[in-house]
Order: sequence, then C-alpha cells, then structure tokens
Amino acid sequence: MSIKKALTIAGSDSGGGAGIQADLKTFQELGAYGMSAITAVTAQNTLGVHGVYPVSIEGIVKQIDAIGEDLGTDALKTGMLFSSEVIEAVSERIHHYGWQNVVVDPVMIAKGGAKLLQDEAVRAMKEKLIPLTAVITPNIPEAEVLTDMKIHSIDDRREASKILVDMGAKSVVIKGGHADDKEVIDLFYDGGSFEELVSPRIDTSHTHGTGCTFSAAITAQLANGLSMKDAVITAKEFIRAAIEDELGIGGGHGPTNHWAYNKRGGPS
Ligand SMILES: Nc1ncnc2c1ncn2[C@@H]1O[C@H](COP(=O)(O)OP(=O)(O)O)[C@@H](O)[C@H]1O
Ligand SMILES: Cc1ncc(COP(=O)(O)OP(=O)(O)O)c(N)n1
Repeated sequence: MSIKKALTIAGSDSGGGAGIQADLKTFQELGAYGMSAITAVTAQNTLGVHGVYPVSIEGIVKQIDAIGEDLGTDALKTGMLFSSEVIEAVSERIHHYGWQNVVVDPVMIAKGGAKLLQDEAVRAMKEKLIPLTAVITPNIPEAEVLTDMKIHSIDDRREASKILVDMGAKSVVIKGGHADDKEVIDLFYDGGSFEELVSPRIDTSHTHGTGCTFSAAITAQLANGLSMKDAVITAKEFIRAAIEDELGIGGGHGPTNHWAYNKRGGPS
C-alpha cells in the first residue's frame, strides 16, 4: 500500500481548533499522511487571537523545500498566509515543484475579528496564488473581498464563482456558514456546472476552525485520489459531523470534533 501525503501551509493555532492543528487532525482522520509548513504562530484559544508571530520567509521556504526535496506531496492546502511576501514565496515554491492538487482557503479574518491576512496581500493572492489553484474555498466575506462585489443571494455567489474561475481557479466552493439561510448551502462550481451542497444549519457557537477543517478534508481526499466533486462532498459530511458532535470545550467559540466523522462510521 502506498500512503498518500497531504501538506498544509498555514498558521499554527495554539488552541488546536483551527490552522495547522485542525488540518493535521483532519488529514489523519481521512487516512492521509500529514505534513506542515508553518507560516505564523498564533497565541489563540476559543476566546480569540492573543498574538500573531510571523515565521520568516526563509523559514517558510525551508520548510516547503524540506518536503519538496524529499517526501513530495499528493495534495496541499494553504491557510493563513498573512502577507504578500509569504503569498509570493509560497506560490513560487508551488510552481517550482509543479504541485497540482492545490486547495486555497483564503483565510482573512478569524471569527473573533483578528486579521490573519494584511489588506495589501489580497492583490498577491489574486495574481500569484489563485492561478495555481485546483479549488478555492472562500466564505462569503472572503469571496466579496476577492471579487469586489456584494453577495446576498445564491445567484450572487454564482456570479462570484465565475469571477474566481476567470482569475484562474479551476473550481470554487463559496461556503454558506455566514449566510442567514435556515440551511447551510455550500456552492460548488467546477467551471462548467454548479452543485448546491445543503445541510441543516446547526445552532451552536462551537464553529472555530470550520473553514480550515473543511478545506483540509478536501485536501486529504484529493490526496487519496478522489475527484474534486467527491472530495468536496466528503468534506461537507466531515464538517457536518464535526460541528454536530460538539466537544463543548473552552469558554468561547469552541473547536469542532475531528473524531466525529469516523466515529459515525465514515462515508455515508
Ligand atoms: N452552523 C453551521 N451548521 C452547519 N454547517 C456549518 C455551520 N457553520 C459553518 N458550517 C459549515 O462549515 C464550513 C465552513 O463554513 P463557513 O463558516 O462559511 O467558513 P469559515 O469557517 O471559513 O468562515 C462549511 O462547509 C459550512 O457548510
Ligand atoms: C492559525 C489560524 N488559521 C486560520 C484561522 C481561521 O480559521 P477558520 O477555519 O476560518 O475558523 P475561525 O477562526 O473563523 O473560527 C484561525 N483562526 N487561525
């Protein structure tokens, strides 16, 4: 058996709910061998982000090269990239290694309001990273920033998805956690057709790291050889289970439960 490998290039969340920690837990649960290149260390818990400590560009590139020159990877995701310099360096390395299964979670702001991407970095994301992307997974506010349009309806999301494909992304999921619909609709677009992935909206404040976990699940399943659509469908099931089966830890926005999907027996 050849083990499939998945890499996350993202920030560290000391509280374990988001960032690198959420990604590696998700990779492990979905059977992929997890690797990481840490872009920034955050002092963070369920109450918020208490400090951001960026890793040097040299330190980030060295971590990616350590993987690229030895282990290689079957898929990778990016999370918190923080600055245009980091985005440029990471994009250049992805291009250098010819990595194709690239999942971009364009993390901008944590739920508590802390900035995880500088404003000036949006341009580098559009110009350097999005053209290398197999799938980009913005939430609604992130999609608004990237496309420079307001998103109210599903039709707006369709329009925004097309703009992101025009920028170079091969496919797009605009997630629906921030909408005020009764159900949560994640809209998938593969550049040809749309698919609405619908699930009940769970009434909980324990949603810290949902976006990280969702994009990590897509990454693991791409590494495992699934099609993009099937990878996104698994990710939706994974995050639904992780939110429903809440851990109830911490005094604020608690983490999701990365064990829940397998505890329920895996794929439905
Ligand atoms: N209250 C909720 N109930 C069910 N699923 C949710 C809920 N909130 C978020 N999700 C799911 O979590 C994932 C992340 O969604 P979203 O909150 O929009 O992104 P982010 O965490 O990046 O802000 C999506 O797949 C979405 O369907
Ligand atoms: C280190 C780090 N990376 C990313 C995030 C944002 O994660 P996300 O999944 O969007 O969850 P919330 O922060 O919105 O709960 C983060 N907080 N920390």
